[in-house]
Amino acid sequence: ACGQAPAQNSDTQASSDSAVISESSETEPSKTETSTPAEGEQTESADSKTLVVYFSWSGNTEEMASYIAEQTNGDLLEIEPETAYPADYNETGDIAKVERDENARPEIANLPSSVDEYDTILVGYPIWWHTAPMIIGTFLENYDLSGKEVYPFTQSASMDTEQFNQSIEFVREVSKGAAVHDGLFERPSDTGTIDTYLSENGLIK
Ligand SMILES: Cc1cc2nc3c(=O)[nH]c(=O)nc-3n(C[C@H](O)[C@H](O)[C@H](O)COP(=O)(O)O)c2cc1C
Repeated sequence: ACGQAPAQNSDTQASSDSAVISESSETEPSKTETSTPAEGEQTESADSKTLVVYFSWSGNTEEMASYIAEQTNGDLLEIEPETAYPADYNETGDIAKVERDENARPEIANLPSSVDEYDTILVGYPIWWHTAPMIIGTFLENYDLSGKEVYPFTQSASMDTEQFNQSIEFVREVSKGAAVHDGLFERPSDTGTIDTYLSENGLIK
């Protein structure tokens, strides 16, 4: 049952009124840091590796992802769209709305050939049009995620819980075989809550 545009469609959002981009930085060419695992140690089950993969248009999810990657000692990967979204908010809004309505899967420029080495995947995104950006579907659907633990994290302008829940449903639909855990919905600056979430889920290294 690969979805449909989300059931609840109050399309009054983004482009015009609300949906304020919170203050933070412009998208800067992002650092895709990769932490190097300690050499030697790669006994099959011993080291469970963590991937922190995210998409961010205006930098808020990026801030959260960087923090989470530090705390979890995870490898950090930014999803880069094949076709970059415009710098203009309304233009991006229009494109994103069509993508959501069509349940599109926008192409990714830097899709890893495999995520086999990771047991745990934290996936971060902003809420776009009441759900996750469709490019998150492109990433997650590209792999067989059997046996993997997926932890979504997100934030938005409104911090509306229904939109968050809808995004989690989307992540569940596109994560084939994975256990998708309850996600984290928090502002990037609230590191206390982020820490609590990570430690409650045994993700802090
Ligand atoms: C295309 C687009 C659609 C958005 N739709 C929503 C929305 O439905 N609900 C909401 O609360 N915020 C919405 N926002 C605001 C973003 O969720 C918010 O600015 C978020 O902090 C952006 O994260 P980022 O900096 O990682 O891109 C939207 C923003 C954009 C660009």
